[in-house]
Amino acid sequence: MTTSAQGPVLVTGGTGSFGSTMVRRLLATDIEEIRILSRDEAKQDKMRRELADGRVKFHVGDVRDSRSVEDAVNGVRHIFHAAALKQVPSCEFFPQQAVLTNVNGSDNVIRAAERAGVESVVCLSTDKAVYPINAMGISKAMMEKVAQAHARHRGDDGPIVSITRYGNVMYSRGSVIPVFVEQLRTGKPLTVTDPTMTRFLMSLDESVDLVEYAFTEAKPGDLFVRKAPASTVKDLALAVAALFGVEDPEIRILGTRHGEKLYESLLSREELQKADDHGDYFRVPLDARSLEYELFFEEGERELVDHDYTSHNTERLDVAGVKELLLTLPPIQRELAAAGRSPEGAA
Ligand SMILES: O=c1ccn([C@@H]2O[C@H](COP(=O)(O)OP(=O)(O)O[C@H]3O[C@H](CO)[C@@H](O)[C@H](O)[C@H]3O)[C@@H](O)[C@H]2O)c(=O)[nH]1
Repeated sequence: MTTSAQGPVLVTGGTGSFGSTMVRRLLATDIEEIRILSRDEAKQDKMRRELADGRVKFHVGDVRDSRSVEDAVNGVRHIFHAAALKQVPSCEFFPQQAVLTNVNGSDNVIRAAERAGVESVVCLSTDKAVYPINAMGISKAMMEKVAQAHARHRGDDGPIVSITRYGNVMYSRGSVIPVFVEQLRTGKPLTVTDPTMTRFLMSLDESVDLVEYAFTEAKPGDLFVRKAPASTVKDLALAVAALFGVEDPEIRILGTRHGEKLYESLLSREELQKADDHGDYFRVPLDARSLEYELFFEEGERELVDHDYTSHNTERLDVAGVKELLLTLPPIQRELAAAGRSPEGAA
């Protein structure tokens, strides 16, 4: 991470799963100050005690409230904007709340960054923003549009505003893997929505890597995704069960929940068409044209792309592959140790 030499950094939503991992990584450098803007004073207090590091300054506030954003932004050089409403079902029931936090809140953060002369803002988005069908994804898609519009208007004069999109973070709070682990621990059947549903699988560290990559590589308005493998939910359930020594688990089929898709897309085919392949990452440059389309034409031709980049067509892991991946995750290693299973035995 090269942030260290470059002055104070703000992480919005800094007490969440991503935010706190990012903060810990930044603290491992010689960074001078990290500010956290978040709503939950109890989470801040817990984190303050855990970190016990005077370089971290906590701001209680809300991205919806532009004054609290301005106070937190004043004097920082870089922003990682992770604050969001991200639960699919709750946003389905309260979509207006998703608009206030994910769309208006992001606009507040970027505007404050522009006014305060901040150098870069990395905005975190999700695969659910691609061809969105649920309120969470729609609000994140709008956040992306707001970020790109700011980048287009300000060009090289404003902060470098960029976007990262990632898929499911394995073992994140409230996600399916901890649910399966708890069901196995208590001897309950595993609840599977649709056995054929697929999801990209990414670790928390890989999501932080992606954001760091955007931070170091972005030009205004760029969008980055990290390539990732995927599995079906059924194989994920079987892999978690096998790790805990259950070879033929009882599975209860729940059916698709509110706003869920059969598969997720990290890039639409239109984005894939103009994406640059950076090895582990794709970069999609901003469409910086104005509305005077006749002023623009492309020289040379790119190969026509006829597919999206989805959890159905990316590298597919089978049960053995998912098990191997899960074994690399520290929370799974801890769960196995607590259950008295060695990683070798579980594999
Ligand atoms: O009891 C359950 C719960 C979930 N699932 C399935 O497991 C997969 C993953 O579900 P979950 O871990 O709840 O993640 P998603 O609903 O895909 O959404 C998560 O991943 C997004 C990124 O794609 C984040 O933005 C969201 O906050 C986060 O909830 C999905 O196919 C679900 O249908 C089950 O089979 N059984």
